[in-house]
Amino acid sequence: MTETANIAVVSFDRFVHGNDADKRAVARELYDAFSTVGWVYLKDHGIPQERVDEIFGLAKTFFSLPLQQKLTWKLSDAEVNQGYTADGAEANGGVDHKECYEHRRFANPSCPSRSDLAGFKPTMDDFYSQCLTLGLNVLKCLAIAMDLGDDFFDAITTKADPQLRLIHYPEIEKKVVEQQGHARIIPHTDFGLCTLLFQDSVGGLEVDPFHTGEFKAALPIPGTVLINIADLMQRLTNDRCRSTLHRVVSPKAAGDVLPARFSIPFFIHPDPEALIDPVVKEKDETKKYEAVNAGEWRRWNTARNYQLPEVAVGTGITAA
Ligand SMILES: O=C(O)CCC(=O)C(=O)O
Ligand SMILES: [Fe+2]
Repeated sequence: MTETANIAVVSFDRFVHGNDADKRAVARELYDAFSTVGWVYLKDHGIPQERVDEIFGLAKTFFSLPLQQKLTWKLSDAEVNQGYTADGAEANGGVDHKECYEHRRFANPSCPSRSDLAGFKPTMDDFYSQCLTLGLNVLKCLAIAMDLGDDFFDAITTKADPQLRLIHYPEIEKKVVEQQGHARIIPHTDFGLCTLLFQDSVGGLEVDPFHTGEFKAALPIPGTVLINIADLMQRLTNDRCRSTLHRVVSPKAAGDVLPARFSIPFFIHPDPEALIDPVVKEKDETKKYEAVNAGEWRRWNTARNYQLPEVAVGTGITAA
């Protein structure tokens, strides 16, 4: 039996409704989690469960459309990074068994129209803004906890265009997903600032906080959203906050077939022109990373994940 990861459950209520001291206390709890395991379960986060359930329902409806129709919304440009990705098309050193749809803030050229799927776009847009508000508040917590000035992240997120992703891991035989090099999603770190992650009740998400190969289960906890630090935040905080490996594998359930699983990550990225330069706070502290341009970083990592042509061009950035 896979051990359960030691991830704190933090209530966000005191941040949203509390006074300055309450806000500081929540910020501290988040920082403690982000600087150790790199993950936290947030409850009382302000996005109603009915809304989250509605988005899971929408994902189910979208992915049950015929493949040929879903391919009319195919994601094909790393710069736009929006639309549908079929099972097997996103891989980075292994084989994932999943299909995805990405939704963005400003432009969604590859999105089902009202006649394709009534209510899809407005509901996704609305959920997107709720996730953005929550995500920016989480960034504010980090700014507070690290004494960067409460508005530190505001300056680099004025045009932030995160990626709201719907993921469907189809029902699959365990022996397929348990082959060497295969997973529902292979071990990786996320590459933006941080990620909000809603998961259904199926399970299978595992994290490896110390990159020792000892993956531990991040079990679904109803009513919470998981938040994890991603590579750009690790760079920006000069390794104070930790971007940790995670994957989705077979949950230890009985039977030969894994049930379908759905999850909804929201990947937060800074403005494309932002320069992400490590913050040093101690007298003799040295920067562990070179400054990188956030837009180039995102394009390069996206192209690499999808093996799109942009990767051939390269940017000189090496992966964290
Ligand atoms: O499905 C999950 O629980 C994790 C998804 C994930 O890690 C990702 O899309 O980067
Ligand atoms: Fe991830």
